[in-house]
Amino acid sequence: MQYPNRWPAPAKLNLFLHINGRRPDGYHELQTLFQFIDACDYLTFKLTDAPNLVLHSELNSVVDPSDNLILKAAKLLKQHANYSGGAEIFLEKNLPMGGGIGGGSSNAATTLVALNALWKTGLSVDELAKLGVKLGADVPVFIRGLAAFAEGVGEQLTPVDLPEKYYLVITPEVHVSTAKVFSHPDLPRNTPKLTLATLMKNSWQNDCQSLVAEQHPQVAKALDWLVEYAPSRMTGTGACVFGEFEDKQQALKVLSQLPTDLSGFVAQGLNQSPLIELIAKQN
Ligand SMILES: C[C@](O)(CO)[C@H](O)COP(=O)(O)OP(=O)(O)OC[C@H]1O[C@@H](n2ccc(N)nc2=O)[C@H](O)[C@@H]1O
Ligand SMILES: Nc1ncnc2c1ncn2[C@@H]1O[C@H](COP(=O)(O)OP(=O)(O)OP(=O)(O)O)[C@@H](O)[C@H]1O
Repeated sequence: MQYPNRWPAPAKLNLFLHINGRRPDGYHELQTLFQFIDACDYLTFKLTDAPNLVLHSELNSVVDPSDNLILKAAKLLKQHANYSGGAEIFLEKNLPMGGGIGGGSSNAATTLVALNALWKTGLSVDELAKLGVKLGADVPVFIRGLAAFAEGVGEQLTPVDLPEKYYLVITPEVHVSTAKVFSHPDLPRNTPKLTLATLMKNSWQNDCQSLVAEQHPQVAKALDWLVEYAPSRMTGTGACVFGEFEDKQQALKVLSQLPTDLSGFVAQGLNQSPLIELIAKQN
């Protein structure tokens, strides 16, 4: 089978994020709507007979390679499948980190999907998703590659077909810790669970947004500015915020008016991730 050289790891947006409660293990019950966007990191894999797993990335100076979700994912698959060889992995990092657009989780998912194909370890998508959730609550949706309504801690996924709108994503230069947001005493945790049909009709909100905007003035500033142009919210636990547009030109026009102390990009919503499209083409 002819696999590509570069494997995409797309970002996601949480179009809404409701927190319904806290479990005894500290994790939160939530309801959220995931859609991918066509902004991606890219990974390249070189297979080796030697068992070592090596990551080449500018990120190595910021994140210790042993903490990098890419190497954690590769190690997990290698151990699970009892694979004898190794890999050199090259990462092109384009996505902002700690922004709530899931770059790390997506990198982990792409590593699992790509190495499972290249190493011919033969795990099913269900098995890969089960491995992936050990690395993070957001990893399974990237492995399955379909826009989805998520429940539980984010791992119970129902695929959904959504309008593939354009988003202006603002990337405030702050790193928000997901663990800190979820452990904050003032985080609202009591949004009632609703059916998907009801949620689709209601207006969409992010239950982490007020807390994160209070703590990070740049997030508040980005939201205050963007909401004048389009329906806007935060994604995940922040710091990125996004405005929805029907029309790409309109989104680009607003981007061109962004105050100089803010930065961002325009991307299109995708119901199927570029990673899964690529796998489907091979089969
Ligand atoms: C907020 C979201 O981004 C929405 O997509 C995700 O639920 C977070 O997913 P993630 O980054 O893959 O999260 P993980 O790496 O599993 O967890 C990071 C931290 O967030 C908290 N966490 C995460 C998911 C969840 N349902 N409840 C939680 O309380 C936990 O304290 C955990 O220590
Ligand atoms: N390959 C990776 N890419 C980015 N971050 C990584 C990676 N591996 C480990 N990390 C760690 O994970 C942290 C969060 O990264 P990430 O970019 O996934 O945040 P996020 O977009 O807020 O994620 P989420 O929406 O899933 O909470 C980083 O600050 C970094 O320390």
